[in-house]
Amino acid sequence: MHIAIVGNIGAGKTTLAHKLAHHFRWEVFLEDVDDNPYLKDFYHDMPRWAFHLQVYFLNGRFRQTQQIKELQKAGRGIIQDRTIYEDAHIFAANLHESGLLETRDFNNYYALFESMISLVEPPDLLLYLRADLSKLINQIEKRGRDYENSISIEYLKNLNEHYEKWIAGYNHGRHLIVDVSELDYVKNPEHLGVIIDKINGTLFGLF
Ligand SMILES: Nc1ncnc2c1ncn2[C@@H]1O[C@H](COP(=O)(O)OP(=O)(O)O)[C@@H](O)[C@H]1O
Ligand SMILES: Nc1ncnc2c1ncn2[C@H]1C[C@H](O)[C@@H](COP(=O)(O)O)O1
Repeated sequence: MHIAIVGNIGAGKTTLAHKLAHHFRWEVFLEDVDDNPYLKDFYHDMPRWAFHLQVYFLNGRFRQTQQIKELQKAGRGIIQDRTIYEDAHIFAANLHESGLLETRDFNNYYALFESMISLVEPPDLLLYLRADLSKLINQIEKRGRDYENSISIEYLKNLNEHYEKWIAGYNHGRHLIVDVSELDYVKNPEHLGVIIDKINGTLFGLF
């Protein structure tokens, strides 16, 4: 079983991934953020580093999908924090549309993505954490990564719009949308229970 958690920056993916992995006793696959050699520079100068960052994320995410495939073959359960789909359909697409990633670079990147995607198996369940802008801003501040101070409301808003468009057309399998704007599964175990019930209902026909 493979559940992938998707959602905007600060939506609560990593926090939920840990909680679900603990609950189901499954393996958790996180993003490479702290060791990412481009992320800090990208936030200082997006046009300069957008292409480098996208190729870095794409490669990391692709390698992760191959590791997940192997673990699944071995019968292990997996919770994945963010997917390769989001890199291309949300982040790269948004950078291109915002004029921060040149068309020739986007086309080059997208051709690479298309070559890879045929080897990627979609998750058994894709869980989209929808969050309003105030929730995202609040949680990005709470997390306190200094280089994320420069993230603008406009950037988050554009990403949210891309997420909504993308999830409406998602056709790779089962998916669930959970609005986490009013949920606090850090402090409130009942809120976590609501999400777990929805997952059990969708995956195992329980509840
Ligand atoms: N539903 C929630 N309610 C309250 N705080 C949350 C919630 N989800 C995450 N947080 C907090 O918000 C911050 C960002 O969460 P994180 O899981 O890192 O988001 P993401 O991985 O989506 O970027 C963390 O400090 C986390 O403890
Ligand atoms: N593909 C990406 N392009 C640009 N930025 C990205 C991409 N994937 C992740 N990020 C950024 C957003 C955050 O600053 C960090 C970690 O993501 P998070 O949603 O906080 O887990 O990386």
